[in-house]
Amino acid sequence: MLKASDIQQYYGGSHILRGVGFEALEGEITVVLGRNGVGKTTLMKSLMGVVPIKSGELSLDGTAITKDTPYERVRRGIGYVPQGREIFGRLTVEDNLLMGLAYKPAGTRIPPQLFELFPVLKQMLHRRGGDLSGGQQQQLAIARALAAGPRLLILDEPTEGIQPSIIKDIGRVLRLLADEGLEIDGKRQRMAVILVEQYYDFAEELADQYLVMERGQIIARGRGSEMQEKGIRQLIAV
Ligand SMILES: Nc1ncnc2c1ncn2[C@@H]1O[C@H](COP(=O)(O)OP(=O)(O)OP(=O)(O)O)[C@@H](O)[C@H]1O
Repeated sequence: MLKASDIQQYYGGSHILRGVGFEALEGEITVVLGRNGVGKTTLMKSLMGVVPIKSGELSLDGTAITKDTPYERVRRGIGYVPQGREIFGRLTVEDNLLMGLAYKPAGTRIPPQLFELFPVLKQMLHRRGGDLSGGQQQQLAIARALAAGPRLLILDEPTEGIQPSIIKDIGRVLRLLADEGLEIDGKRQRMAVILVEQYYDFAEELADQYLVMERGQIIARGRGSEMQEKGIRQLIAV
């Protein structure tokens, strides 16, 4: 699905990503772990094109997207849930969701399954985004990214500051998206999910594949089922 090869990224003179390469597959959750400041968010912004990469290659289903703008990447089927959610606090829940459909033809409907996955959004449809709790806002940010029916969903620390019951709900939704996909106009396609996560237990539970970053590089990788025996919890412990 998404392939990144030898990604190099700088902020001014600081070399932030140093030759990052990996592949995220359809039907799988790829978890990106690492301590604060190792470059996880920068990598996600680079995948989205929010910060253009200095060198390296990115492709989606074999098509190069390295030079695409963020908008073009969304059109190609990448959904992005940024760190800190970034919902529109003064817009209603419904308008936030419609923002996720901005590039679709006028009249495109919000996929009804989103309200099954996140029932609270239906109850709060006409409330302002800013009136929602942090956990509800996170669900809104995920639903907004899903509204256009992406094939790849990127989430940057969705559990940050969220209560445990909502974390569980989000975990269930991510598993379902990878295993079955979201139904849009009667069709489904399993998704690739890339999840940046500091909450180790949540990461281990969901990971099909894991990547551990340190100082802008991937220093460990493997199958999610092997995280325990490989001592990944200890590797990322502060
Ligand atoms: N806009 C920026 N300009 C300059 N340096 C930056 C910028 N954003 C991040 N950095 C630096 O780049 C490095 C990587 O930051 P990044 O946010 O990607 O790490 P992270 O692993 O996502 O950390 P966290 O878990 O705290 O979000 C850090 O040293 C950070 O201080």
